[in-house]
Amino acid sequence: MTFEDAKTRDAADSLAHCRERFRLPPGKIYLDGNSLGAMPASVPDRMAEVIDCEWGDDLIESWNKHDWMGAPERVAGRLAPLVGAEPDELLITDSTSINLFKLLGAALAARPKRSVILSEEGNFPSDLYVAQGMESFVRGSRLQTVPTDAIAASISDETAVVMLTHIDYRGGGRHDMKAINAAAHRAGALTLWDLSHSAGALAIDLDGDGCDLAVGCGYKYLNGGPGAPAFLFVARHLGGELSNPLPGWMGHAAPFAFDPEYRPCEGIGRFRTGTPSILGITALEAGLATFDGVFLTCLEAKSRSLSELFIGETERRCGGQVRLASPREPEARGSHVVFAHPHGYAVMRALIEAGVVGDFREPDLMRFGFAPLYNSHQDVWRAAEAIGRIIASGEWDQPRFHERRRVI
Ligand SMILES: Cc1ncc(COP(=O)(O)O)c(C=O)c1O
Ligand SMILES: Nc1c(O)cccc1C(=O)C[C@H](N)C(=O)O
Repeated sequence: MTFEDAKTRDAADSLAHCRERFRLPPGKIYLDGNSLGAMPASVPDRMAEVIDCEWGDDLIESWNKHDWMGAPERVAGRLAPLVGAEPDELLITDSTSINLFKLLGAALAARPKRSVILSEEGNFPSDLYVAQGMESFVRGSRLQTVPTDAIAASISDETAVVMLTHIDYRGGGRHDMKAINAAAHRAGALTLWDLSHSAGALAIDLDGDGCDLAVGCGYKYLNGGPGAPAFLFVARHLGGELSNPLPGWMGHAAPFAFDPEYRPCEGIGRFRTGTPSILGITALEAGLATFDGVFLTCLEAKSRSLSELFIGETERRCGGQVRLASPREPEARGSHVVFAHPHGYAVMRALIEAGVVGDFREPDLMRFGFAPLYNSHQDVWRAAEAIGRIIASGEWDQPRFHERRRVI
């Protein structure tokens, strides 16, 4: 494909107009939305308004006057169409890790005769850490990890909950949520999905696929900013069956009654614990607004078009010098693509210095995330050209590119 072909594709892109909703630094091709999404252009002014007017002028009254109190549910309503859920099944709160703890605890309590949290060996390590930590909170519970292809067969009458990440954080492999949900339900188990690498980039249908529970990051493809609040999902069909293992006053039926006895509020709000991060939720609300008018089918089609172009152009230029470490079939993949190179860290550092921003994951994986709202086919074409040039020239092999940094 020529660069002109890439321009033609951009001209026909139904999401091309969304790019202007973001501040994209000139000279950078930002392909790291699966770590930190780009900044929505509206964020500086919106944050200044909340800081200056709501905090600065209206102070404590803003909890009522600007409905800070209702922000976790209100902003969840903006997320609902992006993940195929009803607003009252979602809450913006805490972090992905904390929400994972809450929902794992709730799932174990809802299946008291079962003790196993079933997950896969290559799951995001922090998710496994949280599940391992659960073992000391829920007596007798245990984490069982199995190879990816053994998950369905490993679900048993001991399984309380199947905990999986929808899109693998390294290779980008995609689980069939509907099939795994069905297999879990046949065995009487619940499912808990981590959507951190799919929400905001793919067509997700939590209710349509029969999901029970889910969590996800606000700062990746949802463009909520560094450390943005996360979300949790509890399906309506679970009704009042589940309770929050980390109860706090903000999930109380009457938070300001300061009643010594805990009484959970009705609905999803019972999964609140402490005070919501209003500045964080403000930025996330601006991030979710960047999806206004966007159909999920168009989002996923754009993701697939960018990823396929990237794979084709990179392999055309690099040949056997890199190895595709993501599934080749687009339907088996999320919105990031990974290529392995023996010196992948140094190559990625050279790419970043050249303005192509991806990231690196051990042992040799160069990871490139495609954000359908703001990446273009021209971005992808240029990125592949830079990869080919840097690998062919050997310019990556300089001491500074081998030096490890804290965040890679
Ligand atoms: C799949 C997955 N789950 C969980 C997390 C952890 O999220 P947090 O550190 O925001 O709790 C991450 C990291 O971003 C992730 O990629
Ligand atoms: N989540 C991250 C963060 O908070 C700071 C820096 C980087 C990241 C990440 O990209 C981690 C991410 N979960 C991953 O897939 O590696």
